[in-house]
Amino acid sequence: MESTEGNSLQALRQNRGKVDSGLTHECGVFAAIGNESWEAGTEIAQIVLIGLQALQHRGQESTGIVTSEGHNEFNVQKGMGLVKNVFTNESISQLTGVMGIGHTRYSTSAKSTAINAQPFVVHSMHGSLAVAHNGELVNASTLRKQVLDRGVGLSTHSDSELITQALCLIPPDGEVNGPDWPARIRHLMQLAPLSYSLVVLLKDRIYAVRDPYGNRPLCLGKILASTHEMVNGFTEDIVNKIVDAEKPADGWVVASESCAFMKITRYMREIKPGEIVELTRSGPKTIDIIPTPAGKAMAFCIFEYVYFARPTSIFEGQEVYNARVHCGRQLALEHPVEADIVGSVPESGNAAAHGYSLQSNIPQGELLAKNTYVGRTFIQPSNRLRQMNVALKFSPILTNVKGKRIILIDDSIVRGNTVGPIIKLLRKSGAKEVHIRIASPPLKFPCYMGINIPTREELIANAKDFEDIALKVGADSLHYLSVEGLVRAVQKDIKVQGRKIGHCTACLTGEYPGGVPDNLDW
Ligand SMILES: O=P(O)(O)OC[C@H]1O[C@H](OP(=O)(O)OP(=O)(O)O)[C@H](O)[C@@H]1O
Ligand SMILES: NC(=O)CC[C@H](N)C(=O)O
Ligand code: SF4
Ligand SMILES: [Mg+2]
Repeated sequence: MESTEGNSLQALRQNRGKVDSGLTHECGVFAAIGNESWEAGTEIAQIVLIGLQALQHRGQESTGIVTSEGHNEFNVQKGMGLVKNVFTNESISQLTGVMGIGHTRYSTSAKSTAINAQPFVVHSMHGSLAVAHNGELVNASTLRKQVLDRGVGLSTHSDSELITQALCLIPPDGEVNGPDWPARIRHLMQLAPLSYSLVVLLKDRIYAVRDPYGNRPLCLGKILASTHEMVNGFTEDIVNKIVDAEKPADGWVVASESCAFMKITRYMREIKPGEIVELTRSGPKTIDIIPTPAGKAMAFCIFEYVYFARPTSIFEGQEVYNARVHCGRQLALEHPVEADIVGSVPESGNAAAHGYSLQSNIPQGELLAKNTYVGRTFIQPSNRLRQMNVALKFSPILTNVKGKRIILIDDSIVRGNTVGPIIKLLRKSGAKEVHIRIASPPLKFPCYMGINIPTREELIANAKDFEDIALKVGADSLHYLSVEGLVRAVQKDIKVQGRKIGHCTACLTGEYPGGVPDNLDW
């Protein structure tokens, strides 16, 4: 049991994983279910495992998989660390089943410890229930009181455990013949409209649920029919044509991002904001679509496009890379400058640099080589060590840097710990001019919806001397994309039918789509 001292949001967030630079991600959820002829074994767990590896960028603190063989007892394996370190052949062999769910975690609401690793499993009156959650409940403290008032005990401070327990509550209209899971999910969505994408495992089905604002992403795919194997030996194109035909699937998958669907699984569609999808062994079925409270606008996280998601993922009918290129083009329109070369801070600045180059007709080239084996920049006690971290992470490519007027693109500046040392590095390597262009507006406000954006004080855009930041970091000029420009670039190629488009920009504007948390003490 965790300490219950200090229940304000700040107290609860104190023990979250801390890094020196960047935005730490959110979480990744994945689910897989075999069709009626699928035989119980470890193949479902293997599919979930591959999905989680593809979602590793969304959370690296802990991971877990839960499978069901159709009985009340689930098979559970969870642990601290990366997917490749937590799961072994031995642990996967314990995960037999015909359906399962999995999670990669970056903590937002409770400590990064094994007890808070997901999926959460509880045993209810009607059998076991497991939940994997990406997001953060804005009204967690009110919901917590409501659940505790109903006589339910909670063993952690995690809002994901809270969701799991809230799903065990009998809905207000009661139940006639056993548990009415869709009614329970609707009840949860009324109690807590923001923010979550969930996969919920029961003994014989899975529910995929996206909050009414559509704040966090979620999509549906299928496990390709085994025709795939029969056509081995043909070229990939022919295989694709055959499996794409409307053949019955061998099963279905759900994931935070479509980058998790590979080779044997294929993207079908996005799960709509507010949608509840029931996946049984005969296929997926939409049970309901819950509207936002008081007809409020949709609020899909715009930072999924800017930074979080893999460039190959598909949101709202467009590839993330495409939206990033538009951001770069828009940035070139808003802040042109004469230069010899456009380059990026790898890796998530790459697509925006491509867009800037296309729009400005200034050639694009690599300015920095990234050492892929250096992970995050962990908290360092001094500036000197922080700069060493950056030097370890990036090396200048002299051919493109020496004697050149450079435009350096990055997707975002958070604490400002990356950009300053990089400029120094480029100057030392002979750059004539360094112009920084940022493909998102200044980050000014914390996020309460599943992302670890630091406190206001830590965000460099809130520094007193922010106007002089270009001088401070040693750039010849530094400009950001406007909020309007970002929204325009992201929304340019969106293709969704039958619903309004809307994005959360709260960390840029301070306009929170569902209000601020009810236990905020500042
Ligand atoms: O202002 P700061 O606090 O220093 O953080 C900003 C940097 O952090 C992120 O990159 P990250 O290192 O996470 O890696 P990526 O671009 O390769 O995804 C972001 O893309 C910026 O480059
Ligand atoms: N980043 C997330 O989506 C976190 C999910 C959940 N709030 C947790 O802390 O486990
Ligand atoms: S506040 Fe920013 S990071 Fe958080 S959901 Fe909104 S856009 Fe995304
Ligand atoms: Mg970066």
